[in-house]
Amino acid sequence: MVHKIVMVRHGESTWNQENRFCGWFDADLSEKGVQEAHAAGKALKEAGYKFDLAHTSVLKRAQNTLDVILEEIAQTNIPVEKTWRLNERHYGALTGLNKAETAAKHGEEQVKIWRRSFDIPPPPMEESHPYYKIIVEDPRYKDGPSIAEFPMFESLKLTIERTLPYWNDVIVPQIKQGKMMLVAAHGNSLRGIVKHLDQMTDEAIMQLNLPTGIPFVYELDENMHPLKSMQFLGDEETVRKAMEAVAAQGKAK
Ligand SMILES: O=C(OP(=O)(O)O)[C@H](O)COP(=O)(O)O
Repeated sequence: MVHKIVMVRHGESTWNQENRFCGWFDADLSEKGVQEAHAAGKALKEAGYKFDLAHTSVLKRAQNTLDVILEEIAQTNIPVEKTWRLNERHYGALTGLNKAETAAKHGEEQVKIWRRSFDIPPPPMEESHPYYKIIVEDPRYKDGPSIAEFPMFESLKLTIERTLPYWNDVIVPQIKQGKMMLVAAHGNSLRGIVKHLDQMTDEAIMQLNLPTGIPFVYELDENMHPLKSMQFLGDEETVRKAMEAVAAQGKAK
């Protein structure tokens, strides 16, 4: 039996627009991001997708993208499960900084390592960081992560370690029950899932930049091995340019 799952990185956020490292900061969608979410919904509608349920993070840029998509496809009444395990990777001390300014200060190579290396994390978010309290004391985290597992920084490796239990224990059993689902999440939490599904090497995943607001489909066999990987619902040229633009965010101006 062939299973299908659709994933989407949220539409552009205000902090994507300002080219700032966002991580666990709860940025809104920009106007362009809302438009991207509408376009994603229209593409899914045109392709005839019907979902049984959806998963998203506890961050509003992912949730609002999902809401707009579900409105576009007139499926607002499906169950939506929200979890911090699908949150963006925690960008530590980099949270809030402009990527181009950070590249000018520390070098583009260092910024690429912070953004895309598999296991080198950004510097930790100290208690004195302007967004520390806003994130740590946010009531949305009262049921988890616990203080002990609350991240102060995450590499992609650490992100995968907290995302995969949700993938394996919640999403995979639902896929195997034949549920059709949509996952609306983030650039790096989704890169983690993609790395896992496609068994990409630590080097190969460095080159993958996910565009905002363009849904992609996986077809999986009963062992969750991809029969078709990452089929974007968008034309190739648009997707390629959007991926290149994400990669270029780390260049010094
Ligand atoms: O919060 C972020 O990701 P998101 O916009 O997918 O939630 C990051 O700032 C993305 O940055 P990156 O592409 O430099 O890893």
